[in-house]
Amino acid sequence: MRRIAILTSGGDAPGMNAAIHAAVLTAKANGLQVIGVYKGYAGLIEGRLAEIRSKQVRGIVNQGGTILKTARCAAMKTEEGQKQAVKVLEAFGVDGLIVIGGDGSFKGAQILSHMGIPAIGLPGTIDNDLAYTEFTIGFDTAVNGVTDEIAKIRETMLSHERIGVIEVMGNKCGDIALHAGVAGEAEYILLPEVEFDVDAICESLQHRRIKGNMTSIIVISEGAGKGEALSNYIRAKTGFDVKAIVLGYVQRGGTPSAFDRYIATKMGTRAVHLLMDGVGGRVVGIRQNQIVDMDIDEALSMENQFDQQMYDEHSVIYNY
Ligand SMILES: Nc1ncnc2c1ncn2[C@@H]1O[C@H](COP(=O)(O)OP(=O)(O)OP(=O)(O)O)[C@@H](O)[C@H]1O
Ligand SMILES: O=P(O)(O)OC[C@H]1O[C@](O)(CO)[C@@H](O)[C@@H]1O
Ligand SMILES: [Mg+2]
Repeated sequence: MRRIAILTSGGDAPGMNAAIHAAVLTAKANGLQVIGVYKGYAGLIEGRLAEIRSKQVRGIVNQGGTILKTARCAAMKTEEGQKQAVKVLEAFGVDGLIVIGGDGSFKGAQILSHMGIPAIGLPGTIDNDLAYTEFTIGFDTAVNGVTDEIAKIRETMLSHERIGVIEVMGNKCGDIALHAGVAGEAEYILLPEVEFDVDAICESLQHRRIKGNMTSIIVISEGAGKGEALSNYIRAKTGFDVKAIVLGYVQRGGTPSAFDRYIATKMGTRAVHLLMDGVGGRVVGIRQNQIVDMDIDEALSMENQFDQQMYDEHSVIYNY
């Protein structure tokens, strides 16, 4: 192993830079050359590769986003694009590749591994939708950000006696909604993992009003439906003043939490050690507070679990 490459792919996630920082400096400390691939698989296919120098990664641990840029790249899903990606890696003499991204990015890494490129996946996504790891890099920061936004929105909703419907990200995974909803004392949390009855929620809102609770916060995960549509339905059914808020990209940007920086650093270091040991086709994660690595095929075949117990306990407390 002489030369490794690193890319970030899919939605950016706070902490990606900390993973890049750790991987680059660990590789350099062990005498490896490091190539940065700019703009994910799109940049890989187009040959946007350049050596990363240590000074480029100093001071980036506290920065959100990714210094390597990122992309969603349709060409990587085609055989032609995948062959071109391998060609570029071979032309640049890359002996191992670190892919920092989410479930989609990992599928690209899996294919490259099967095509003979030793690839290691690091879970960089705010969605927390990878089953093999308890936490993905960026999730903690996103949850903290959403929790803060819920508190701000509650203040104005309370002042106006309104119902706030807050739509959050997560793709098909409700983890951001569940964690931030619980932390932010949202009265209702709607997730793609659990069916819900909107009419029952309207009744429950009416009941809360009778008891004097004029304001409620509903957190809805994007995978469970659109905040605007839900808001319109509740307004029409109850006559209450309901406002929809789509939090959007504020959830992806921002200073990474210390937790995200810490796990990203440990994961970035593990990725380099795996490649130095001649190991590819694996993903790195965290389970029971330990950094673990696992076969990429096995990891991607696992079904994502969600915290049903927490959801049930929350719905009992708030009675919906
Ligand atoms: N089946 C696949 N085969 C090859 N490459 C894929 C596949 N699925 C996704 N990719 C590549 O990975 C990129 C990122 O995937 P995706 O858009 O799903 O984001 P992600 O990595 O899951 O991150 P996030 O969900 O946090 O935005 C895709 O644009 C594509 O280039
Ligand atoms: O608009 P974009 O950049 O494609 O990203 C949207 C998607 O990416 C994610 O934010 C994850 O990065 C999902 O939660 C969301 O569905
Ligand atoms: Mg994804």
